[in-house]
Amino acid sequence: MNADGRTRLNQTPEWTALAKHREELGEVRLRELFAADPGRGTGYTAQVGDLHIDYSKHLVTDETLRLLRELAAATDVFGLRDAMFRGEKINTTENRAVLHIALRAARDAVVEVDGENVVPQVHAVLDKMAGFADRVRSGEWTGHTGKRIKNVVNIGIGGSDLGPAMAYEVLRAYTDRDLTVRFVSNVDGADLHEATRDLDAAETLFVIASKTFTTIETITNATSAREWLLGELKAGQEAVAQHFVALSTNAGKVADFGIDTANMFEFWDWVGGRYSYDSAIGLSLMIAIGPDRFREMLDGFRIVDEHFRTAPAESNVPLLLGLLGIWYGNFHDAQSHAVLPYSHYLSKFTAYLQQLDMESNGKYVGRDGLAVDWQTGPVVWGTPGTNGQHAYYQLIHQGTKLIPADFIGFAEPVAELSEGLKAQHDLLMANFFAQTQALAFGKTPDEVRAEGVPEELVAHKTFLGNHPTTTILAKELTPSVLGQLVALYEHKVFMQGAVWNIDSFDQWGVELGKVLAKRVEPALTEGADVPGLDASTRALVAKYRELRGR
Ligand SMILES: O=P(O)(O)OC[C@H]1O[C@H](O)[C@H](O)[C@@H](O)[C@@H]1O
Repeated sequence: MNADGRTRLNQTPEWTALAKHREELGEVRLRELFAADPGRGTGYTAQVGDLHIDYSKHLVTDETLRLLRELAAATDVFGLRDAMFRGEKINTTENRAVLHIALRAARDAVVEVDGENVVPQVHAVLDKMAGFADRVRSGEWTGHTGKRIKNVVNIGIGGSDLGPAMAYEVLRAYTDRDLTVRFVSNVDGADLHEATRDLDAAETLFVIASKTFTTIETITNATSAREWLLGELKAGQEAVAQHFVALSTNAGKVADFGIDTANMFEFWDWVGGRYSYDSAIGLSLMIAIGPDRFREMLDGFRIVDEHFRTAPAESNVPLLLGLLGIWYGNFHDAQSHAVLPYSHYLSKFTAYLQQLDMESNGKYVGRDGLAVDWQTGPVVWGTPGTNGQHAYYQLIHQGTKLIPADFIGFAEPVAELSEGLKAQHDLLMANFFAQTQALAFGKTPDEVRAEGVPEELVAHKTFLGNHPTTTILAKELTPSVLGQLVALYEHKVFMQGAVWNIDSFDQWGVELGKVLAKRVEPALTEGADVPGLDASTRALVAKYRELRGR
């Protein structure tokens, strides 16, 4: 029994039925599933917004999907979803509502927290961001010396970096190419150094992004950026206002730093860091792509929000993708999940999803405070697929691990490519389709022999296949499609956390390292005797000091 009185997840009849079904299916072969059902290639598909989803290459039958949906019903996934949309405080360990869906709500929508409609605040900030972005883009907003802003440097980390940095890459073809936009996150001084070394400070705007405005990496980099700027401009504190803006929930800390709170763009404690790039945290992105494109992106998010909120279980795509992950993680012992985009512009997409998924669902304690007895979130990994093919796909094809993967691709290359480069798109996508085919169906020993391969190499050249993949295909990579993709994964992560009975919206696991770093620092700088250092760390600190000649 859970502490909240519910039956333990892995003792529910729905879980037991799935475990039994898994046993009965045994080593079900995709070749057999396709042979038995000629309609599978078109039948096991779904559509949400512009996203065509093919889940035919999964180790599932209609019965598997039915049983998985029963698990979702038994764990009341839709009940928790509705509580989220109603603004209830479902982030129980922090006693907060979870309302990233309000960030993209229509202007006339009503989403209440503690009886107050938050949508007008959301749109007030969006309008303020749009006004500011337009002034920077038009050259009306100038630096301290009167020069036009040509460079935007976003300083933030985690959710205050990964989202806007990812989306900037994704939407590069929609950006103002006369602006240089960079993202600094690492407290390694090399990051800020490389981002600023060729910039004219007089033309540079720093966007300091931090929900709490206490994150040590961000505040350290922001302080160094301020020193650099004032040094370069040979100016005093009065130069800060034209070159620094803040994105935060913490007005007090922003003012303490010396940024005019008139130049602060606000968001709220009901927005989690990893769910925040469609809030004020997206300001650098908005400056790069313009307010209209940013709003198109929000429209895309909203399409999938509405789908998740209203579609029945049978056709609810985030629910389906989440259930497939549960099928492999909990009933096939898969440890990881690969996300493999066939788009250069999505090069940072998987890194973004790592925080979204792993910081949300990397938990072993349930919402009821008890340790779970079942696997929770997977290791999420991957890079653009074409490059991966020449690196780690060997292990996916012929290794000993089951790695379910999402393949994301687009029918059209981006419009601004030359005709010659556009012609390469079919080759890119031929790889995309070929890989999921090879992963699913492999190559039998007889097929290998038929190619005249010598007997001693037949085993080596045999592909067992049966590697499950989801294909996500859209016409083109637009701001709206990006919003749709991100919302799809947000809600997938949500539904999995709901089934596993964990709080997907806190992140206590990152705290210990932060506290220890603060304690260790004086040992490095001053050789202070830090009590409680273990023998290994103490010896490493001594070695570090020796290497630094201290
Ligand atoms: O935006 P900030 O308050 O600076 O937080 C930045 C990041 O740091 C924290 O350590 C959390 O793990 C992340 O969830 C968060 O996105």
